[in-house]
Amino acid sequence: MQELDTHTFRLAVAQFDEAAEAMQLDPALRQRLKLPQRSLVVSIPVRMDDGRVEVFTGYRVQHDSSRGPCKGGIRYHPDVNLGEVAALAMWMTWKCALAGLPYGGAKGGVKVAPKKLSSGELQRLTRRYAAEIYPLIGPDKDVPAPDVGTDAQIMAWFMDTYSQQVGFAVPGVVTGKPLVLGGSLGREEATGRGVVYVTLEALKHLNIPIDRTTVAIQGFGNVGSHTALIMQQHGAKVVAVSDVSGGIYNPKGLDVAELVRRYRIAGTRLQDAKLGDAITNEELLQLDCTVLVPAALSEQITGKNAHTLRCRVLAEGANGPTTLDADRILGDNGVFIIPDILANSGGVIVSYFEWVQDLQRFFWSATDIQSRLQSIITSAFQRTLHFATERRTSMRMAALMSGIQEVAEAHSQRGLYP
Ligand SMILES: NC(=O)C1=CN([C@@H]2O[C@H](COP(=O)(O)OP(=O)(O)OC[C@H]3O[C@@H](n4cnc5c(N)ncnc54)[C@H](O)[C@@H]3O)[C@@H](O)[C@H]2O)C=CC1
Ligand SMILES: O=C(O)CCC(=O)C(=O)O
Repeated sequence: MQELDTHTFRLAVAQFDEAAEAMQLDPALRQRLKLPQRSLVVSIPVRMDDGRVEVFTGYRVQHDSSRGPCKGGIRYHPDVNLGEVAALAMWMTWKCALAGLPYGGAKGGVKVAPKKLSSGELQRLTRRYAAEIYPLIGPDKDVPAPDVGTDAQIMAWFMDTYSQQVGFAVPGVVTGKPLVLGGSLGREEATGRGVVYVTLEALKHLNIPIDRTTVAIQGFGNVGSHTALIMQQHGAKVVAVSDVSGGIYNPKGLDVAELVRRYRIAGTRLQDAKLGDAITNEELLQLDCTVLVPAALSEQITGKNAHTLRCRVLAEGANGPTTLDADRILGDNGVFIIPDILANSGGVIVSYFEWVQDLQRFFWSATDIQSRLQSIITSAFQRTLHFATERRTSMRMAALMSGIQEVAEAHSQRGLYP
């Protein structure tokens, strides 16, 4: 399929191929899992505030549903395309399987710059997108959630549109909703919290004390800002953060809570917050630090810049931030990689908790959620580390092979190719 042939999709397939080859995966299953199970492309006409109608393109891709309903976020970004959404959907399949969640993988997206739209335009766009992908979604079929450029408000509009179609409130159709609509305590910060839990495990494994740990974070949205806050709460020193327009650096440690107040709440630019010196995103990646957390877009660490990284641990908050040639360079340089499908799985793990709570109409405490998240993600980390050590492979290949093995087993038990 030519439309799928983008660099992000090629990265996801190349990772899959390397893992499938090492596992000697059944050739028919290998062919099947290289492509999505279903892809829907939709046109989204939106009445803009100036009276014009603009037509946006949206996608929902389901990569594999052998283990349960599909699950995965919705991205609003001007570079969204079918190949990227398909790659993200494939990574969701392995991520859910690795964490042992009863889900398949999916992802959605709309090619749009959300910050350029008014709140009314964003609501109309979201409602029309939800209506167009309605045939694919539902609590037993496919359950979206937030990703880049989307948030709890967008999930609320999405849930409302779906509920209007069926005639009653269906909280379980999306996760990452506001609490009042059946959202879960702890979902907002779950991905960042999960990044911190697996990083703590990696530091323990490497014998690095948390109070001697410095952290640099690329991306200061949902994942990046919560990772920064929770890292600091655990005693690490966060020395640099960035967003699309650049970053700030303070070797003594940033006051993250104050930064969040000025940046996320008051809307001050990072560089204008006066809490550190301005640096570029490229400089941030090259900082001498214990832990580097890419928490923005994919393919930020490539064959071109991997040799300049000076971190000891790379904790991938973003999906697909590292290319395969970069992986090899980082491996040779002794960087311990916590791969995306493990490092950022805290989001979908707490989304799973939200869905379960919605289906049961019974809600859990924040303490329950944190301890269950920590238990699931820590055990996934330890299993991956054990697999990597035993099979003498990288953490990325260990995570992929474990996830793919679960999916292969589901296909085999279901007898999908009689
Ligand atoms: N939100 C979630 O629960 C989950 C998100 N992820 C992944 O984490 C990453 C970030 O997602 P969110 O924080 O939700 O998105 P977000 O939209 O809240 O934040 C994205 C951040 O990245 C920054 N950014 C964008 N382009 C950049 C660039 N070229 N260089 C540096 N910074 C850049 C933006 O300015 C913003 O600070 C994505 O890769 C996403 O797929 C993964 C698992 C769950
Ligand atoms: O919370 C979810 O269901 C999915 C989050 C997501 O899109 C991701 O893990 O990349």
